[in-house]
Amino acid sequence: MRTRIKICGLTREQDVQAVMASGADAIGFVFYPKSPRYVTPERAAELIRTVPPFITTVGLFVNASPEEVAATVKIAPLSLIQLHGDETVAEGAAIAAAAGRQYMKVFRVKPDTRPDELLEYEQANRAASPLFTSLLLDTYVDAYGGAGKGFDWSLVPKDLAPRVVLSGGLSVHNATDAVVGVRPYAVDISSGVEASKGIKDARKIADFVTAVRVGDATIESETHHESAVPR
Ligand SMILES: O=C(O)c1ccccc1NCC(=O)[C@H](O)[C@H](O)COP(=O)(O)O
Repeated sequence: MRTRIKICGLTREQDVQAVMASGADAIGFVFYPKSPRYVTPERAAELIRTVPPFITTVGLFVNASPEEVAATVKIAPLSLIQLHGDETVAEGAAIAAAAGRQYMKVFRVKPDTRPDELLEYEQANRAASPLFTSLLLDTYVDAYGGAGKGFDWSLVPKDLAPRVVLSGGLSVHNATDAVVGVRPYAVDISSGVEASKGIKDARKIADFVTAVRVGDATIESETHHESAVPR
C-alpha cells in the first residue's frame, strides 16, 4: 500500500503549491502561538483556499481548549485535527466533539517507552471517541514538536504500525528506511523539508516524497518476490 504523506508547518502559498506538486496527501497548519510556524486561523483559511480537492488539511493544536479549537475550525476549514500536547484521552475526545472533526493524537516517544504502552494508548483513544483516527508518533523533547529529532523505531509494535503516523526527525536520508522498516500508515515531516523554520524548501519536499515512494516500491517488490517463491 502507498504510504500517505503529510507535510506540516506550512505558512506560505508557494510552499502549499510545492506540496501539491510533490504528490503528498496532507498539509498541516500549526495553531500553537509559541511555534515559529504559527499561523492564525485567518491565515490558514487563506492558504486552504489554494488547496485542490482530495487533499487533507490538518490543524495542529497544543493543549488548546475545546472552545479554541471549535472557533478555529469555524474560520479555517480543516479536515482533521492533530492534538500535539498533553491532552488526556477524555480531553482529546471532548475537543474533537466540540470541533466536529476527526482527530489524531500524538504520543511523544521516550527512550523508555514500552511498545505495549503505545498499543494501550491507541486502544484507549479508539475506545474514547468514534472521531479518533490514529496515533501520531513523535519524539519526546522538552519543547513541543517540530524539533527534527528521531526515536527508536523498533519500539513501534508490528501490529500497530499499519495504523500509525510516523514522525520525528524524518528526512530524505531516512525516509526510505522508515517506510521499509516500520511500514506505517503515513509519515509526517516538518523541519526535515525546511530551508529555515516555517519556510519550506520545494526541492527537499520533492526529494522526501520520492524517498517515501522508493520505500513503497521496495515493499511492493519484496511482496511480489515472496509470493513468487514456490512453496
Ligand atoms: O512545528 C512546530 O513548531 C510544532 C510546535 C508544537 C508542536 C508540534 C509541532 N510540530 C510537529 C510537527 O510538525 C509534526 O507533526 C512532526 O512532529 C514532525 O516534526 P519534525 O521532526 O520537525 O519533522
